[in-house]
Amino acid sequence: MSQRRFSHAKILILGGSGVGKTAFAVRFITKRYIGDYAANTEMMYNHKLVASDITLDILDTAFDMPEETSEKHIKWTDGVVLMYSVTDRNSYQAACKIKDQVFNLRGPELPLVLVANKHDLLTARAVTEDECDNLAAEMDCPRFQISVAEGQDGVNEAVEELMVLMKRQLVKSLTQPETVVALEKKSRLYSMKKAFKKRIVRSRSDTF
Ligand SMILES: Nc1nc2c(ncn2[C@@H]2O[C@H](COP(=O)(O)OP(=O)(O)OP(=O)(O)O)[C@@H](O)[C@H]2O)c(=O)[nH]1
Repeated sequence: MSQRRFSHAKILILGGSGVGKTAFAVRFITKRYIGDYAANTEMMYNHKLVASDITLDILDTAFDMPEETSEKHIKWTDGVVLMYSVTDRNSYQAACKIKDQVFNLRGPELPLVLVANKHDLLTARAVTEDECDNLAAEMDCPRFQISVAEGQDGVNEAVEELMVLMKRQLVKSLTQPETVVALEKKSRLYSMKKAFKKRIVRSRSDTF
C-alpha cells in the first residue's frame, strides 16, 4: 500500500478447493449468491465502495495454483481472507498449511481474517468450533462463522473487519521512523523540483 490515505487496498482470498472463495467474492461485490461457479479459476475483481471512496482489488485464487504463484499473490496483497468449509476436514488442514506459508512470507503483521464457511450445513459438520478458535488464535486474527449461501451479513462483516486491520496497518507503517524520513525526503525533492521548474519558466520568459 504505497499511499498516505486509505483509498485503495488489495485483498487475497485463499483456501482449499470448493470452500466458497468465488461465492464469497461474488456475494460481496454483487450481493448475490448464484450457487454454481466455475471451479478452480483465478479471478481479479476491481470494486469501488461508493460510500467510503475506497477501491478494492479482490483476487479470488484457484486452490491448486503452483507454489510460486501463491507466493507472488501473498507478496502482492495488503490483506488475506483465509477460508475453509466446516463440512470439509481437508479444507481445514489446507487452511493450516496456507497460514504457515503466509506467516513465512509476510510474518505476523499481514492483516488476516479467518472465515469458516457453509454454516448452513452444520449437520454435516467436520470441523469443530474449538478448532476454528484455535486456528484464529494461532493467527491472532478475528474469525467469522458464516454461510455465504444464506446471507450477505457475515461476508460484509469479514471484509469490513479486514479493512479496519489494513487501515490500521497503513497508519502504523506511515508512523514508522523510516517511512516518515522517506516521505519527508520525497516531499523535499518535490518542492525542489517545483522551484527548479519555476526558475526555468521564468528564465525562458525573460529571454523573449
Ligand atoms: N451449502 C453451501 N454451499 C456453498 C456455500 N458457499 C459456497 N457453496 C457452494 O460450494 C461450491 C463451491 O463454491 P465456490 O465458490 O466455487 O468455491 P471455491 O472455493 O471458489 O472453489 P475452487 O475455486 O474450485 O477451489 C459451490 O457449489 C457453491 O455453491 C455455503 O455457504 N453453503
